[in-house]
Amino acid sequence: MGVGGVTLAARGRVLQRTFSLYETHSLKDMEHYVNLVRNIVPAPSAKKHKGQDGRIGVVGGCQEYTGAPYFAAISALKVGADLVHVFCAREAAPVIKSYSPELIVHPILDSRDAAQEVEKWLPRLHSLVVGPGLGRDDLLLNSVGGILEVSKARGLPVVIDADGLWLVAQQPTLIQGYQKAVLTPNHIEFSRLWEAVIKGPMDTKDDSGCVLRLSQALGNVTVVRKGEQDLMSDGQQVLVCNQKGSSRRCGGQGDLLSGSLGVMAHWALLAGPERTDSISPLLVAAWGACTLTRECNQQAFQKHGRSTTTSDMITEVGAAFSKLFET
Ligand SMILES: NC(=O)C1=CN([C@@H]2O[C@H](COP(=O)(O)OP(=O)(O)OC[C@H]3O[C@@H](n4cnc5c(N)ncnc54)[C@H](O)[C@@H]3O)[C@@H](O)[C@H]2O)[C@@H](O)CC1
Ligand SMILES: Nc1ncnc2c1ncn2[C@@H]1O[C@H](COP(=O)(O)OP(=O)(O)OP(=O)(O)O)[C@@H](O)[C@H]1O
Ligand SMILES: [Mg+2]
Repeated sequence: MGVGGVTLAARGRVLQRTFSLYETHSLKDMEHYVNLVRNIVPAPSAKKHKGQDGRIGVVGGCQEYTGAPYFAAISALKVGADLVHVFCAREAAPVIKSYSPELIVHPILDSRDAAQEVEKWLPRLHSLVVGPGLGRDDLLLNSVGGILEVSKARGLPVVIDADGLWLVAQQPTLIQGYQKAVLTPNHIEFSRLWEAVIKGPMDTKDDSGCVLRLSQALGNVTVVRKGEQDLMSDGQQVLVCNQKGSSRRCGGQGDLLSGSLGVMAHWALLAGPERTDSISPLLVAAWGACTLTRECNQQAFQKHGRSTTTSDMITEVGAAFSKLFET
């Protein structure tokens, strides 16, 4: 059983508490977090107009990777966003469009003025998911650096995943201190960020403490460390998600998570801290997206076993969301 050191900031004092990770995930905690997620989900209403429940942008998609931005974008829609835009490289656009008529696809990421092109759309967007299937071409990464700068200037929430994390590991200053950013590293991506930011050895016996420390070093940027259990921190608290998933680890599950988080981050910030008890809204959103992704994985695995793919998981989003979060 792993043991994690977790710091809680309370009334200006910082308290150090050490406990078993599994203890943090008692049924009572879980019920509490589920209720907090329910609190941020917008209520259905006949009075709403298109776009009100979320207009999300996904920045990613290049010659090699067209699946990842599609998975992220369609997941955001299926969780409940009204409109999703994908900003991708020219060659990726017809492919992504052909997967889905519901996505709005802009083939602009490899143009010279990509950051300005995306900036034109930012006033219409509620959050950005940056990185799924972006690739590591310098021209694209440079443009994405510019997109992050203009997004920060507008105070837009940004979920950064995959090759967006590669960029952040090269230039941590891009998101340093930006508290509307959420990073969603897998095992390797977390190590890369750790090397870039902490530059020292990682305590492999204290996964929870490492997430907390990385978040603090980045200036309280929310970090979601994916793995056998997902650990997430805003530099003050660490939440654990060990919702049952399955043993199936097909590629693309992280894209479902980042796309879902894109819309839930918007909902959480809109709801505000008074709806999420003493927990930061972005942590509640992160816990919700992790729980949903793992529930989709479990449901899909029950039907498809070892042939489960991310597309099968996406088919489960509606049922999984209702089971977990609909009142
Ligand atoms: N269908 C698609 O288009 C997909 C594209 N993808 C994209 O592929 C690009 C590269 O993503 P990668 O995730 O491969 O990143 P990296 O190229 O940094 O590779 C990470 C490597 O770490 C390995 N890894 C992951 N978890 C591990 C663990 N717990 N222990 C040991 N090794 C572990 C993975 O097998 C992977 O090869 C990104 O743009 C990503 O979005 C992926 O999202 C998967 C689906
Ligand atoms: N060992 C595991 N057991 C259960 N769930 C896991 C395990 N590893 C990862 N997951 C879940 O799978 C989801 C994606 O995490 P993963 O580490 O596969 O991301 P990724 O490598 O970025 O995926 P992608 O292939 O989309 O890039 C997360 O919700 C995480 O909770
Ligand atoms: Mg990934």
